[in-house]
Amino acid sequence: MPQTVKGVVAREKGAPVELVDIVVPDPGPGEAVVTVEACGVCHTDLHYREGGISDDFPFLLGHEAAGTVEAVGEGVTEVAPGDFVILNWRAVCGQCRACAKGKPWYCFDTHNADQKMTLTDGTELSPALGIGAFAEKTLVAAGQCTKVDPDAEAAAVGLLGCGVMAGFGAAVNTGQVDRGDSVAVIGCGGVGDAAIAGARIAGATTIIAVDVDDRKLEKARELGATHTVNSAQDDAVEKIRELTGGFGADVVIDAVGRPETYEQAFFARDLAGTVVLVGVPTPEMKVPELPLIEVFGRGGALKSSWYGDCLPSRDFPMLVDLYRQGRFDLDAFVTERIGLGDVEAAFEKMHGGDVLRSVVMIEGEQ
Ligand SMILES: NC(=O)c1ccc[n+]([C@@H]2O[C@H](COP(=O)([O-])OP(=O)(O)OC[C@H]3O[C@@H](n4cnc5c(N)ncnc54)[C@H](O)[C@@H]3O)[C@@H](O)[C@H]2O)c1
Ligand SMILES: [Zn+2]
Ligand SMILES: [Zn+2]
Repeated sequence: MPQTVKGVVAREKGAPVELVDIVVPDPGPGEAVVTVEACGVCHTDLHYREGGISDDFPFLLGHEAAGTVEAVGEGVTEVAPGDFVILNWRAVCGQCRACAKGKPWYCFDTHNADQKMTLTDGTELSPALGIGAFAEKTLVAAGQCTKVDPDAEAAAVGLLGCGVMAGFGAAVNTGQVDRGDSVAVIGCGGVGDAAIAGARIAGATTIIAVDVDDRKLEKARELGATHTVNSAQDDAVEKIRELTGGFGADVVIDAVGRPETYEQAFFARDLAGTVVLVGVPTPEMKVPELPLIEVFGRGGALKSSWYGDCLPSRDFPMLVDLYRQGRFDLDAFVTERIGLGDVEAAFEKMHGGDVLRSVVMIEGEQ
């Protein structure tokens, strides 16, 4: 029987989100219905509501979530009812050119649930990033669920489903930060701070946090930054060079995604160093005019990182273990716990830089 539950919907571009009744179908073949326990509020949800990602309104928002599998459809082997899971953006196919090359995070044939969740009048909903978890229950492809330790705190580990994984993976998977490396991270929001934590866990000894907001720099220290630079006051490139013996950092991560931060990252890296772009630029932004001789002369690598080059089945349980062992302070990312009715207020706080993450705790009649 399809179930009617509460969900947070963006009906039209720029309009405040609404908490409404939505209809969640029974899981079909390859699908799972998940009872959501916690879901972080990410910048991308705000992008959706502003029409910056697609025009497929109405959207069911929310995509950094953990919960319990309630029911699975025919042929599902990945998870079973009762499993505690973290949701990821897309199930990979395992067969395409990228999957065959051992890089499934670039899979060409990812999928989400085939059936649609709807409003009570039958209007189909577009779930944010294929998830839609600001809701008491959601329908996903079973391959989007990764089973993890059920004792882990849902509010914290749900964050692994997007921003924290993206930042951690940008440092560890894409940037390949190594023991003794120097690392600079430009932009210390949820993504940048996770990159800082990743760099620390990978053994970097100099970790420079760069931001324009002192509150963010303070928080970055808690997560492992050894030095901070306020780039509204000081020249970030000069400071990073100064702090790395005049050379620049082995790995520089741009977690803002603007031409000026990319340029800083480019010039702040050491010879043979790596630049990782993880902040998402807008379509009209251009690469700054970087002298080609510098690209050649500095060697190294200019990379971008999508979802932290993660493989959820490998990375989510590993990160939950690090969290449970007290080696990765995921709780530090949770600024506040809120209800399903508070998402709009959380967007405002995010905009003002007041929170790292607000996390919606879902209590419904479960
Ligand atoms: N690549 C991916 O897979 C992926 C996944 C999730 C998010 N993202 C992107 O990562 C970026 C960061 O996301 P977030 O959730 O951490 O955002 P956020 O808003 O929480 O943090 C951004 C931080 O950058 C700082 N900042 C802004 N302009 C700056 C500048 N010129 N120089 C230095 N610091 C500056 C802000 O003060 C803030 O602390 C966004 O572009 C987001 O879309 C990418
Ligand atoms: Zn594939
Ligand atoms: Zn996100």
